[in-house]
Amino acid sequence: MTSMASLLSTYTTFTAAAMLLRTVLNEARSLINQFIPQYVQERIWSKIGRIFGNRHSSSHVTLIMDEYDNYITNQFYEASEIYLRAKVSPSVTKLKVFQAPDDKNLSVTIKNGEKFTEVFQGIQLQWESFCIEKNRNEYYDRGGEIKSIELSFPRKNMDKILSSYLPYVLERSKAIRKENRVLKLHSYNGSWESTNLDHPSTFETLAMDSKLKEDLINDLDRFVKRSQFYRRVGKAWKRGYLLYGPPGTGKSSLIAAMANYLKFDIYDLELTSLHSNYELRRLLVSTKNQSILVIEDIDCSVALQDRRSGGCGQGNSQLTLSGFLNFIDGLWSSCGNERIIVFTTNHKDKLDPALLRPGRMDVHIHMSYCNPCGFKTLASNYLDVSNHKLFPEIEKLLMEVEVTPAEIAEEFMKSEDADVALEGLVEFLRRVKMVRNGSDGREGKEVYEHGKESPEIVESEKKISPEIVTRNVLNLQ
Ligand SMILES: Nc1ncnc2c1ncn2[C@@H]1O[C@H](COP(=O)(O)OP(=O)(O)OP(=O)(O)O)[C@@H](O)[C@H]1O
Ligand SMILES: [Mg+2]
Repeated sequence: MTSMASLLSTYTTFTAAAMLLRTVLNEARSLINQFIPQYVQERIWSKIGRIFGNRHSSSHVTLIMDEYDNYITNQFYEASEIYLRAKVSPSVTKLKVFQAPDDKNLSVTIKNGEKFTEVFQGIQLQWESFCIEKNRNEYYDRGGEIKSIELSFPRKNMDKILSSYLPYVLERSKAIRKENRVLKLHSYNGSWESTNLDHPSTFETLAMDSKLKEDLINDLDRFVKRSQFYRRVGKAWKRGYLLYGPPGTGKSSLIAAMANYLKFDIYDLELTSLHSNYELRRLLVSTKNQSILVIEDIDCSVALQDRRSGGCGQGNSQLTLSGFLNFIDGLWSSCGNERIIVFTTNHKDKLDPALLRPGRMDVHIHMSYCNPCGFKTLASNYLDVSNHKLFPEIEKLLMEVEVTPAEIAEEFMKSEDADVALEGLVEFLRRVKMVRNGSDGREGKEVYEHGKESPEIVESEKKISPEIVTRNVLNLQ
């Protein structure tokens, strides 16, 4: 009969042998990884797996995701890496922590050689990351590291992994990437120049009619979800917004809020800096998906309008309104996805009808003077008050005079003390009301600055912009 001691010693010998074998296998693996192409490796491992019954056995399948394949980035490697970054399981003992200079968030991911297990719909899965140091002039001449990630699971679950799990990993990684994305502001100056978009405006901080805000958010949500819809109906996946209203009502702030909400980059384009349709085509084609193309003060793109009406006669190379509009409707929009284009103007009535015709801009948003609802948003943001004894009076005054959110914000900046700031605002509103009531004889005229240097008075059925009126009053003093 076998004694306990001999059983133990047999077991110990067996364990030591198994450990030795594992070490040899690991060494062999690292050598193989260095010198043998991936597809050959797979065959070797499947053979070894069959012999030793490890996770490479025929009952399991391992999917190998290399970072590059012939210098082409493997998007699934990237997706898996991002997915794993968000995963920390009890089975992991070492984690890698990283924070890029621009990044707000820490990234924590499994370290090279670590395994991560998870269960998906009852299927046990194992992820493992590898990184092999390479010297230049070896098999690959890239030098540096070769990274890959492997995913192993029971062979019988192959269909489910391919049809459900991998798409799930892709979806998750897309969402994570979006959450952590550092937004860029690209400005055109012969070529696109980028800086980080660090604009604090969000839909929460934006003073805007609450129903309009809600409708706009729903519109954006619907837009980003509808890739299949756009494909089905044969429409380019893009959406155009025209924001119009007096200066200081939050048009630019709204664009920043949209970008922050969607996590889209902004491309800020000054049309007057362009010289030809060709240049326009080139710069538009070089913009990325999931972005907002912004053209501010479209009515001030005088050059564009002059050229259109004046017919400068330099053929297709000249930048024309029709060239521009063709781009919006045509080539550019069909080769990109998830594009938003925003025009802003202070004077909707001055826009070329071609820009306004139905179907050109999908949504027209009027950014208007501050109403009581917008005022409350600003009071809450700037002063952290949601109610105050002066609120009724201020709300009443706001129904009588037109002031921009920018002006109210400016008043609120004057004091951190809510009482003082709100009293200051009451004073300001009374002053504007007095001026509006005709003491300077300008009632019924709209006074706008068109361009910064040449103030211009435009007869219009609209009311006086109090911002300018106030400035005039101050100037007179
Ligand atoms: N609706 C708003 N909600 C919150 N803040 C606002 C709003 N409108 C204006 N502001 C404040 O006023 C400043 C100027 O506003 P903004 O640049 O967005 O106005 P605009 O409509 O783009 O003006 P312009 O027509 O001159 O370009 C903003 O930085 C912000 O502080
Ligand atoms: Mg603006």
